[in-house]
Amino acid sequence: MNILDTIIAKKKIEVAERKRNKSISELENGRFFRNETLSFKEYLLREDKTGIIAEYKRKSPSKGIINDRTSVTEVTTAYAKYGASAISVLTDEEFFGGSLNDLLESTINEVPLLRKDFIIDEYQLIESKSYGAAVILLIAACLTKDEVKTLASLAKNIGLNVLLEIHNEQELAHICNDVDVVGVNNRDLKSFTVDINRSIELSNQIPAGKVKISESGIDNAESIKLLKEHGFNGFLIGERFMKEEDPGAAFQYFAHELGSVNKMGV
Ligand SMILES: O=P(O)(O)OC[C@@H](O)[C@@H](O)c1c[nH]c2ccccc12
Repeated sequence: MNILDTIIAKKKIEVAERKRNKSISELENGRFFRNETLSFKEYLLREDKTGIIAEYKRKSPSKGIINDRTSVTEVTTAYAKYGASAISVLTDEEFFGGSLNDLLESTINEVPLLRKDFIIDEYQLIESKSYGAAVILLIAACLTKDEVKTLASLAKNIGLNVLLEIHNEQELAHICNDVDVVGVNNRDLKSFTVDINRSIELSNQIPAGKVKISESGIDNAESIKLLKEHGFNGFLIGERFMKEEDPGAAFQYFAHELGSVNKMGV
């Protein structure tokens, strides 16, 4: 069993337990369930933002503990303040040290919130909306084409934006109408190898009309410049900021550097 199989096996048990603890109607009465959602696409394309989807991630199966000493509110507030186009919050507890409470605490920010988890069940969509997410992630590597279609359609019905993550050519077939944004994960979730060229290789094969983002292993402004040249509008970055003592300050510095690199190109 690879790590992705292990996570999914565990997730099935977790979702069954959550269903027992909180009913769908309780979730539908949640604070954010009927709120209007910010448009992920629109925020990614905004000129006054950096294009960065800044991630709050305490630990991961590939890196172990990255940073478990920060406040989610402080870090995400700095991300939003210094130009993040969106904020990604890991909510998986066991493997990434996150929680739905982290998502709730991030809702003070006026940017789309991505609930980063392993979604396998409709229940998790309702939960995401109820806890303030604007965007949910569907990972092609752990869902069939039909599952992506069904989950994406249900997500859109309750006003969520859909990000579909792919990693290879075969997974391009999972892209469907209800997917708003396609993300290429540069990290292989089964082996943990990271290669930014993954994004570049797949970029032309993603249907026109879908906003493209590149995910994982991005740690410098030059890579972002290169990815932009290949048509990417968003850049999902976690570890580069979280590994620093003050991830918010690291983001601020990075955004500043990105501004200089962009100007040099003109
Ligand atoms: O920390 P990095 O290398 O900058 O990567 C961030 C993000 O792309 C990564 O956390 C991620 C991408 N897809 C995922 C799916 C599940 C969990 C985590 C992820």
